[in-house]
Amino acid sequence: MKITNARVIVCSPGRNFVTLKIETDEGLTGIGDATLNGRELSVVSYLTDHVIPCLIGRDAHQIEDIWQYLYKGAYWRRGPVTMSAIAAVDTALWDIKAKAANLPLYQLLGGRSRSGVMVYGHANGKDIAHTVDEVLRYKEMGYKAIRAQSGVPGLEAVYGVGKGNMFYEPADGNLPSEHDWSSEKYLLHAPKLFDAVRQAVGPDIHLLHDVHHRLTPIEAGRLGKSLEPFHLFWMEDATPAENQDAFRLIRQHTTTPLAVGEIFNTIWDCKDLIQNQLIDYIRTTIVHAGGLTHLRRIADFASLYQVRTGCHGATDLSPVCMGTALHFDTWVPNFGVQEYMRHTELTDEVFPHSYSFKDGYMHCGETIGHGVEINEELAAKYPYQRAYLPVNRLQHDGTLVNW
Ligand SMILES: O=C(O)C(=O)C[C@H](O)[C@H](O)CO
Ligand SMILES: [Mg+2]
Repeated sequence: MKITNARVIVCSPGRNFVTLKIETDEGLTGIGDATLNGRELSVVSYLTDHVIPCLIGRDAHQIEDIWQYLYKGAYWRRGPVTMSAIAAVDTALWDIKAKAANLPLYQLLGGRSRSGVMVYGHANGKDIAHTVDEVLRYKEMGYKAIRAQSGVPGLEAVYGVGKGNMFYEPADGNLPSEHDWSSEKYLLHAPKLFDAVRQAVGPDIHLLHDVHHRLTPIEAGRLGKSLEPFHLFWMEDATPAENQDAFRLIRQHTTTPLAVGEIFNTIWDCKDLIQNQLIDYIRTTIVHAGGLTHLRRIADFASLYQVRTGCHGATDLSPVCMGTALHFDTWVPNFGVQEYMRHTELTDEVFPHSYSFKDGYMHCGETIGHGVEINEELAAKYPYQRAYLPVNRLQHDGTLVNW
């Protein structure tokens, strides 16, 4: 089955999405997500100018060889732009292979390992009381795992605090907006938040929290220790992970489980973290970590060390990524949890899909392929709009720090 054509579709039904569509001489088509939030057009160019010309005429069934060709053949390896482009090709080819086999994608991976995929939702509040209300609302909706984030007294804008109720969307502005930060204020506030949330929600709900790369290792150790009484499912991105060894210091101070990896692109970014058992959950997902082919490799490696998966699932990952991740989650033996931020109704209309949510679990559906399509006519009505993620500055002197 030969690849005859491939093209990139960019649309912005409320936020930007980049989608690759691959066509074959047998009439089968597949799509893959290539969205890199705030840097979307770089992946569009990488695909259009450099990858697509190499795809035409290749056998669509040779997924592994095409992956190696794009990874090793470029000479310049790794990085979010390269790996998102490879992921889009890989996802579209798995979609095509599953369609050719007339099977839902998870069947090609080895079949079902669980009846449903436990997901965590986002409870965001402007203060503790508001966050507690939101956590209870998510519990009411059936969620078994809930991430709690709240505004911090004395800070103007904090990661995770939504503008609307269901849809947190940090990317905005024609230029990056600026947030302010104080680790001292945050470290005093976070234990109070989880004390209130745990008391309100009871012992059975899994609670999660995202630190969003903001603390030093020793501060992260302090936070993890102070959250131990509230037995979190995980503390995410407690410190930036370029220096993988930094997590050793956190581990020495706390038994709060650690999750990291949404900004990782390859197994090399998490190899030391995994083999030294410095983390408990690996958050890489389809679009930013080289597609299903590479994610599977990371998950298999992680399984040797009892590290479980917890795929990134923010709204900047398109429904194509979410649908494919749910097939992966349905199969992967060392599954932990899947993040699930709902897309808007308009996004769901542009990307009709077979996955669904019920009682805290997601189901990838039995549609052949990965089960997500794109309505190109509707997508064309929402052209690209430049948007940026915010930047973050220390409140007391304006020093630029991690957002
Ligand atoms: O969902 C999460 O855990 C995030 O940290 C979301 C990120 O801020 C978002 O994907 C950035 O594009
Ligand atoms: Mg995160």
